[in-house]
Amino acid sequence: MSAEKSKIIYTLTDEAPRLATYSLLPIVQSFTAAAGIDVVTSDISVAARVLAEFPEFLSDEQKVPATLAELGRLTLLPDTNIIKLPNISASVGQLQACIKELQGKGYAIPDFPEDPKNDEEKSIRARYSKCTGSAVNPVLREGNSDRRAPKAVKEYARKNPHSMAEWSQASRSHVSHMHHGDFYHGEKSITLNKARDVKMELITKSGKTVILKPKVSLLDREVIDSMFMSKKALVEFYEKEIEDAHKTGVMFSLHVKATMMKVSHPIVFGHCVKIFYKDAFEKHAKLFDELGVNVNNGMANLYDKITSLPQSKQDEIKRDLHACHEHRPELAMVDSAKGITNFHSPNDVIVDASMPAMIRSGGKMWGADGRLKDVKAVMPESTFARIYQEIINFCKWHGAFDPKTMGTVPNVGLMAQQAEEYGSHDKTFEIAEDGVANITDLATGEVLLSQNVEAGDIWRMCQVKDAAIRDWVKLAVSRARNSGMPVVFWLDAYRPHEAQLITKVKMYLHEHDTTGLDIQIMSQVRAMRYTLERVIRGEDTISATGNILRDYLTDLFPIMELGTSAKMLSIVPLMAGGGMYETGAGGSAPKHVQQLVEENHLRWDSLGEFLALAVSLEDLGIKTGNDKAKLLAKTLDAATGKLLDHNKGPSPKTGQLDNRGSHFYLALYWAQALAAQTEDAALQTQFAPVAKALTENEEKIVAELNAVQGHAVDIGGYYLPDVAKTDAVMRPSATLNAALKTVAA
Ligand SMILES: NC(=O)C1=CN([C@@H]2O[C@H](COP(=O)(O)OP(=O)(O)OC[C@H]3O[C@@H](n4cnc5c(N)ncnc54)[C@H](OP(=O)(O)O)[C@@H]3O)[C@@H](O)[C@H]2O)C=CC1
Ligand SMILES: O=C(O)CCC(=O)C(=O)O
Ligand SMILES: [Mg+2]
Repeated sequence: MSAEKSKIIYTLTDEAPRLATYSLLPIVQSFTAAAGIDVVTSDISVAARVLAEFPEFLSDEQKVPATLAELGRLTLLPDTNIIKLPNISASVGQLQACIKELQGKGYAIPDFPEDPKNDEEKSIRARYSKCTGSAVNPVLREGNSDRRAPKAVKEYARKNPHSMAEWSQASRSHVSHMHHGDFYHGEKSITLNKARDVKMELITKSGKTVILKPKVSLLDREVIDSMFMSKKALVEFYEKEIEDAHKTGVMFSLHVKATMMKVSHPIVFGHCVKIFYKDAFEKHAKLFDELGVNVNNGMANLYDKITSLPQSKQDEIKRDLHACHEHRPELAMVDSAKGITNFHSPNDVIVDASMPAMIRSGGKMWGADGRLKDVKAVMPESTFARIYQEIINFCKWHGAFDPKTMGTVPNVGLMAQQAEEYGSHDKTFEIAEDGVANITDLATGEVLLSQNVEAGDIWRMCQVKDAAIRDWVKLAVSRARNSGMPVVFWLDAYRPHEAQLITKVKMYLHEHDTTGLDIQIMSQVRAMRYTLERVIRGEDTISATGNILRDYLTDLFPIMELGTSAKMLSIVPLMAGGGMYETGAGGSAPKHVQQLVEENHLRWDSLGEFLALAVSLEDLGIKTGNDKAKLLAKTLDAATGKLLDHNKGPSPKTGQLDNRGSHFYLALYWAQALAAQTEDAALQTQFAPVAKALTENEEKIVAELNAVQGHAVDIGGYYLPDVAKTDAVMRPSATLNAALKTVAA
């Protein structure tokens, strides 16, 4: 590939990162052009994905290309270089809001059929389902995951420690999970001895055969699992835990991942809401049924549905719901000022972010009175819930972690090719009738895995490909070698799936020279304890984990160490040879959008984007022999370091430096570094004028950027903001905009 044709794909996503992109991308594009690199965009926002799904409803001018599918295809090519920002994994409620906004803007897309009545509605719903939940990441993640805090970032956190609330040994906070009947307890797992096509079928007690999934093509040596969550056991568990919280006077909170686990977790969430408000749900069962109330989408759905009823009936329902609170525990709040509880929407409390936030707050969450309180954190699936109990135990005993001295815990995660639970959505089913759930070889009729299930149980099949496991082990070894840190594989020999992985890990470790490396395998609970004992002694430990723990740990440790996972470097070396550079490990920060719209202050920290861009440029430089790209990467890293040293990250407070101001400083320091270097005279000449203009106008630019704050602004939409309006809001400094144009061609 010639230097002229070099391309980096920068994704356009949603919410805060999308807004930040309006300000950052013009800076990036003007700098990278100097090295012959085109930074092109790819819109994978919810709105773009919805529009791409329904071209026949749109005029020619309104049609948009299927960018996500195209990007997915590119991940399979060796030259691909993608910078992927976090995007919304939409709940049904968010999808409906997005549809409404698009319809209001003249896009005649169909309504979302909540309760599809005919084939056409069923097909529309199925198409919309492709846009809900975690629809983007699994398509793009054709590689395993390497997430870590770069040295400069860790040093910054040590020098500028974020606040950590104290832990008391008397804290009553704890984790509650199921002890039987959940996915962990009945799991079965095998490694295939040849490639096979299988089907997933239910043989009902009444003798019917229901094909749930007609065909899944499996590769030789692939690991597959069959597991189910018993509805009966789940409901009993909720009854017991709600009662326990009420009796012992501790606040109740539910932590699931309804975004990523888009089929199973909304169901798990819905059962909890129905048990909590059991009396009201029993009394109004028929009416709720007629109205199509579905609290798998949260209490917001119920409140929305009852608005069609006469006022007196609405009041009666609300009274009955309130009455339930008398014999129920206090509920943790998402927004106590607005009265929004943990049950409002299934994606308000997302376990990977919510549990670290709780642990950072000394094991507390917000109560209805706006106070922080101890809490029973309910996570029905026991498979990974135990790691949180272990860290809570540790904090009760040792106190809060100290960001000034604690070690770091990078992660190497098994993620490629839709590994494990995070790739199971199309193979997850709510069972309609009691029976036997089989995974059966299509050619031979041989039943590979079989489970006895009952109506209401959630049954799923997970897969992980041998090539993905082999690549994961290789990545762990190379990270151990390059960092000098020990690696712990968090694998539980008592769990059938992980027992299969242990065999493979041991086998693939033999393919590498591991002399002098410290590589161990431990169950999750032991691994957590071992890692934490090292963490408090300032020692570093790489966690090598499966896909869910990759997600959980890469929020948990960064939030303890750095105050946020936004400051992580997140690399996905694509198995086909390309690279995807994710930014941070956190979400799309809906609260930040609210602050921008109300006060014109964006507190999103784009550090993750800066870090990702530097590795993306470096990789491109190496692969295409483009020395200018390498120099851009080196100077960008220097600029990021300087930005941290000078504390030019965004402040959360309106009126102070925000995301836009932080981008200005990046541009200033980057231009100065390029103008000062002597490796490439042409680049030096090109950047001298912009470095001068930015340096001379520092005060003026910062004043222009801060002066606009404090008032509400209109960006013309939430899911599809107006480009011109948002551009004006996000680029308010005429002096900065003019200076950027001085990068000589
Ligand atoms: N890779 C991806 O595409 C990911 C997408 N998501 C999606 O994002 C949405 C929201 O997820 P949720 O888990 O609630 O997380 P949030 O986006 O709400 O993040 C949690 C909190 O972390 C802080 N934070 C995260 N990133 C930054 C940043 N760059 N700069 C400053 N602060 C930051 C903010 O704290 P504060 O409010 O105190 O400033 C924020 O409220 C969901 O739709 C989820 O699916 C989630 C994770 C990864
Ligand atoms: O895709 C998603 O919904 C979120 C992914 C996530 O949380 C992560 O990868 O850390
Ligand atoms: Mg996550």
